[in-house]
Amino acid sequence: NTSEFGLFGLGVMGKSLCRNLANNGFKISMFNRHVSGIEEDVAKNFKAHYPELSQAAAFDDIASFVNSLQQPRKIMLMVNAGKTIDYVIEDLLPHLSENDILIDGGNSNYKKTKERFDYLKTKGVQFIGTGVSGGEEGALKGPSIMPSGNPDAYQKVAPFLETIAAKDKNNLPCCTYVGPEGSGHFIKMVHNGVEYVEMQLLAEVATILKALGQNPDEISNTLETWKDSASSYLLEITTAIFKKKEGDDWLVNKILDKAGNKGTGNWTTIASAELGVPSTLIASALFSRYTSFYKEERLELHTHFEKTITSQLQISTKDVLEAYQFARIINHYQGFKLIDEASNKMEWNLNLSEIARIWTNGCIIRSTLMEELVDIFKDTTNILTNPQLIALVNQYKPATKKVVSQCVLNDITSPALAEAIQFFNGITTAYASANVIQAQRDYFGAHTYQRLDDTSGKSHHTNWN
Ligand SMILES: O=C(O)[C@H](O)[C@@H](O)[C@H](O)[C@H](O)COP(=O)(O)O
Repeated sequence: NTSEFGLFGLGVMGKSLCRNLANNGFKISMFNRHVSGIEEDVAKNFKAHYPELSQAAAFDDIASFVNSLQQPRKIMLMVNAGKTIDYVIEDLLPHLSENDILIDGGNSNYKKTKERFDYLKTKGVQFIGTGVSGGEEGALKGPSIMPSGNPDAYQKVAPFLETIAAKDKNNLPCCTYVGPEGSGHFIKMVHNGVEYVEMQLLAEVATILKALGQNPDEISNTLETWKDSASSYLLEITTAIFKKKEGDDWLVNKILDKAGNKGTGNWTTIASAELGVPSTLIASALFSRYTSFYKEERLELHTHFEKTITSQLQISTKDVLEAYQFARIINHYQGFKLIDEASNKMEWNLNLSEIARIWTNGCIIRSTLMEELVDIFKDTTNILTNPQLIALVNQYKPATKKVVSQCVLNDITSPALAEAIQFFNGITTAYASANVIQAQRDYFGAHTYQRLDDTSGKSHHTNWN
């Protein structure tokens, strides 16, 4: 047993992580199940395909895979989230020893991670649930890694995870011990929620630029000019996407407008509702994907309800940039608010600045805004109290209102941009309309209300009839 680290599951991410580990000089063992006619000799063929894997050991038998590892064994599971993890854990358990460490690097639900952590503890096995972000390329060249669980167990796997992780601007690993239980998977889930919104905002921006008469090349050129003030990985790939041609036509024009999802945006919205946190942009982005799925119904309803022919949108591309920037700040405000609230409610004591730091490189939502948030979170947990961002939000707000109202007037769908200004108006309103809700609840259900002129906080009830 000479291997230092084991990688279980050679899908897209698993393969990239193996090559990354090997490129960093680690002696690894790789395992992929054997399914006749479907998955045969996957590990062996993969090993043969890449020179950097010449020292790696390849297995499709669990016992020999486990026995090839130095103890305490460190095994990273890169299999589909869900029941598969539990089956794999049950397959591995008979071969594991006290203090061996299993790392779940998939997009698992944070509640399940806590259950597995507690279950494996009864078996003397350490469980680390970790978010891994960056896709196929990120996993190969350096992902952002978000591990949680037992801090001592983390110390044993840190040399591997921190070495293969992306590096921030100070050359520190974009990998840190996030906190207890499923906190690593929780922040990865929220990362994906923020990702959904960033993607939705860019899709809405492209729709507006199209309504301004720009073809995909011109949209790409416009986005290209934004990289100085709004640089991000998603802006970069969207700029490239609008350039991509297939024959004379642009590929993006050939893609069916039905957005898929694998569940993390859904979980983030559920967690927000459960924790009482208004992640309205994440919910909006998720529901925009769901709405897109009603393609047939949209085609039919489109025939019943004509759209206003966009004549002259009274906005400039600079207005669109400012509205995009405004909404991005609100998106990050909501994402980190959810993490902060979860940390308080579940006593995880999460470090928002450190989380922003490991998201400055390797992950899908890496951006210059994220780099600024690293310092901003050193002083506050609420980015809308930061003078620099307050100034930017006030600067961008007029253009945002103009863009959103012009979209409404011209029947251009921009739910995330609209939700950004609606939420902002709500969270910055000192005296909101919720007093009416309280009166209605007390009227029909005697649910009581508190009074502005009674600072005791006592509940009051009125016989409204
Ligand atoms: O951080 C990442 O590397 C990505 O977020 C990754 O986790 C995956 O691509 C998403 O899960 C896609 O999510 P949807 O399929 O829900 O869009």
